[in-house]
Amino acid sequence: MDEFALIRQFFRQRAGHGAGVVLGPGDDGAVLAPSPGCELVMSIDTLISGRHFPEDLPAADIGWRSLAVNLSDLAAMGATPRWCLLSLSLPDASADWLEAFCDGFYALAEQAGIALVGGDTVRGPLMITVQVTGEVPAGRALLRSGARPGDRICIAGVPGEAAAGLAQWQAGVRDGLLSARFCRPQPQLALGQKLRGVASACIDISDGLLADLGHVLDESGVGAELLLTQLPVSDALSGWGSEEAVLRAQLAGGDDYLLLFTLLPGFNLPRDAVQIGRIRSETGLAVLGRDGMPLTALPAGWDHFRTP
Ligand SMILES: Nc1ncnc2c1ncn2[C@@H]1O[C@H](COP(=O)(O)OP(=O)(O)OP(=O)(O)O)[C@@H](O)[C@H]1O
Ligand SMILES: Cc1ncc(C[n+]2csc(CCOP(=O)(O)O)c2C)c(N)n1
Ligand SMILES: [Mg+2]
Repeated sequence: MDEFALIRQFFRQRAGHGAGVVLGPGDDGAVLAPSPGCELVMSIDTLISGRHFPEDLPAADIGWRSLAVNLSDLAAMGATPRWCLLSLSLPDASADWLEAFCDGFYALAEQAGIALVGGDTVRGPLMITVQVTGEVPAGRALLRSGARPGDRICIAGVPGEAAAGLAQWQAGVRDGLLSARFCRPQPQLALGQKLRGVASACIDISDGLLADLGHVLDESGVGAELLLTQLPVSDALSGWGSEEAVLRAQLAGGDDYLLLFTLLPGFNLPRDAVQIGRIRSETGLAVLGRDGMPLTALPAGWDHFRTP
């Protein structure tokens, strides 16, 4: 299949429809009509085979994941997904691989109501970049910088399950809840939109709970106290590894794509959310163990350029 047949078959016929799409794939650029009274939220993420997902991950999961991690950034901003661009670097033009990739990608795109409006396709090592655009009512985006002393720190979901799922995958266990958490992250879009005007700050967990909470604290100029006893855990996660491995996955595993947010005073916790700590004015992050004493060594999150 040549480059233009590939684009026609997989990306022109199936893409491009949706609200505000004046012109989709096929020209030098897409033409889009933003909704009146809204601001645009844009984000981009690259996924590299072997670095962001195992080389033997099925193409349908790669398609889902590439969009999911991007939608999660829109969720963290409280945005409604609208349009996306897809840049694909492929080692070869396998119709079977592309069919499966598109199944995963378009399944989530339909679920989230986002239209693919353009992209780029080149030959090279397997690498996928997705750029997403969403909308928020003007001035209502959720930021990392709004956390204030006394705010409750909350999460809805079990951090660590995705990292445990990846470890299981790499050990050859490829079914079950943990593996699904890694292969098919569910961006918390509805929660993000519900948090507008309710959360003082929000971020999605990609690098690890502590690392991403650290970004909120830095941007807000505050500190925090986390209570280990309040951290959500599931039977699947606690049955997966030693207590130490589970704790490391919960605090620093990454790949969770769960929203971590701080609640404004006076608001109830959203359904399914739990409080795991509190913002304080004293800078730094204290993680209190079962005995109420701060842990002395905290695991670091994902860093592409950390030197060992
Ligand atoms: N090359 C770059 N040029 C401009 N801005 C960048 C660049 N790389 C990162 N940034 C910005 O730095 C901030 C943090 O980027 P990062 O990729 O760590 O995002 P994240 O949401 O924390 O994590 P994830 O990529 O997993 O979603 C974002 O606002 C991003 O737009
Ligand atoms: C094969 C494989 N090995 C390790 C990991 C873990 N990992 C890679 S990048 C990243 C942070 C988010 O990426 P970014 O900051 O680029 O958005 C994490 C937690 C993985 N997902 N797949
Ligand atoms: Mg993010």
